[in-house]
Amino acid sequence: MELNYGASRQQPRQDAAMQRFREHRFGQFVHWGLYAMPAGYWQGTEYRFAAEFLQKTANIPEPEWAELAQQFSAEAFDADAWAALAARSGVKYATFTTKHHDGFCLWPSQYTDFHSGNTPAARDFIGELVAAYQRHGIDVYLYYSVLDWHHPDWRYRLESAEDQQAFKRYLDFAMNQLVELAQRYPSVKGFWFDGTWDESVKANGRWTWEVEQRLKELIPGLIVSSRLRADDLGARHRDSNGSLMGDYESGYERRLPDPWDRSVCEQDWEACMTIPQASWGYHAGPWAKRTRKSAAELIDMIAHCTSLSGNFLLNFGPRGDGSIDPEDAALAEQIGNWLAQNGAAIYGKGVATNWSYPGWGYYTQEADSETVYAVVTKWPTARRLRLQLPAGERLLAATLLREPALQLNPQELETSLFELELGNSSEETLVFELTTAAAE
Ligand SMILES: C[C@@H]1N[C@@H](C#Cc2ccccc2)[C@H](O)[C@@H]1O
Repeated sequence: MELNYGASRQQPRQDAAMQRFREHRFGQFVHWGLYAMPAGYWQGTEYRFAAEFLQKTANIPEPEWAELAQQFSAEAFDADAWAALAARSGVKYATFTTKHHDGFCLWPSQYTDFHSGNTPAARDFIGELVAAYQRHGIDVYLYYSVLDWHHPDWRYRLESAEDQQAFKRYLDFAMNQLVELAQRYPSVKGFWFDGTWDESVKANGRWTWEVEQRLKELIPGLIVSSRLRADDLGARHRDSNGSLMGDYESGYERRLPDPWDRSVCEQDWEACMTIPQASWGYHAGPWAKRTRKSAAELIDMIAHCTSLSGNFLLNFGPRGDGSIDPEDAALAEQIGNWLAQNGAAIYGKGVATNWSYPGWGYYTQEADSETVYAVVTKWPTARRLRLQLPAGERLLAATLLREPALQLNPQELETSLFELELGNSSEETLVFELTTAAAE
C-alpha cells in the first residue's frame, strides 16, 4: 500500500557508517539518572520492578520525584573511568540515556529546567561521556525517551482537541531537544529511541519520520533505531507493508531471536539486555541481585547474536553517586578477557550461511571468508563435540583460539565429522577456528 511515512528502503544500508555499526557486534548500554539514587527503594520498601520505573511503581507524585534532582551530586562520577572499563570490556560502541521516561536530562538542555545543570552536580554528563568514550575509541550513540512523565504536554492518547494541541507542543519540544542533542554532540553515530509505544506517538507517524529526516540532515551517516518509527497507520518498527523502518531492528529487548531463525539475518538488528533479570537502572535490592547473569551466559548471548548477524547491547546501571557497581565492573572485565582471546569469532562476523545451528553453541563467519568459528558455549554431556560439515566441504584444520592455541591435525579429522574428546578440559567457552575446503 502507498505510504507517506513508511520505510525509506527495502534493503539494509551498505554505507561505511552502517558497516561499522554492523562490525561492532558488542556494545554497552548505560541507564543512569535520578532513579539510580533510590535504586528500587522508596520510604524503606523494596519495589520488585525495574528501578527506572520506580516513580510509577511506587506511585510517587511527580513533584516529589522531581525533588530528587536537588540531591543529584554524582560525586563519584568519572567519565574516563566508565570509558576505560568499557574499553576493557571489549565493547566497540556505547549508548547512553540522555533522558529517560521521567524526563530528567543528563545535559543542560535549553528547553527544560529539569536537567543535570540544575543539580548540585551542575555538569553536562552527556558531553563528558561523549568526549571520554571517543578518547577510548568507542563510538557513541544517544538514547532518547519520547515518553516523558515530567512534561505537562505529554499525552498517552489523544481524546480531545486540547490533547491534540498539548501533544503538538510536546512533539515540538521533543524535536527541539533532539536537534539540540545533534547540534551539541555532532560526533555521535546514532540515536536509540524508546517510549514510543503509546497511542499518542503511534498517531504521529509523520513526526517520527520527520525526526529521522531532520537528524540525518544534521549528522550525515547517522544511524536511527526502528523503535522511533511509526507509519501513516501507526504500525511500529515495520511499516504496514512489512518493511523495516529506521536503520536496524531494535525490538529485541531482554530477549533474543531463536538461534535457528535465519530470517532475522535479512536486516540489521540489535538486542539489548540487562544484567539482572529485569532492571535497567541500578537496583540495590536482593530482588535484582539474585537474578544477575554470569559472564558465561552473556558471552553466549554475544555469540548468539553474532551467529545471526546481529549486535548485542549489554546494559550497565551505574549507582546514584556515579560509581560503577563493583560486581558489574568484574563482569565487564571477565567478558573483556574472553573477547581479548576470542574476539576474532565476534567482531566483524555474522551468520555462517552453510552451517546449521549445532545446539552446543554457534557458528560465525565473515562474509565471503573460508574461515568459520565454532563457539562452544554448551558442553555436551557426552563430552564429545560433533561438527556436521556442510555438504561438499571437508575440514582442513581446527585451531583452538585460547592460549596456548591447540592445532588439531587434519588427519585426525574425519571428513564428515569432527569429534573432539573434551576430556577434563575446564568448562569454559571455547572457540575453534575452522578452515575448510571443497571435498575431493
Ligand atoms: C530499553 C528499556 N526500555 C524501557 C522499557 C520499558 C517497558 C517495560 C514494560 C512495559 C512497557 C515498557 C526500559 O526502562 C529500558 O529503558
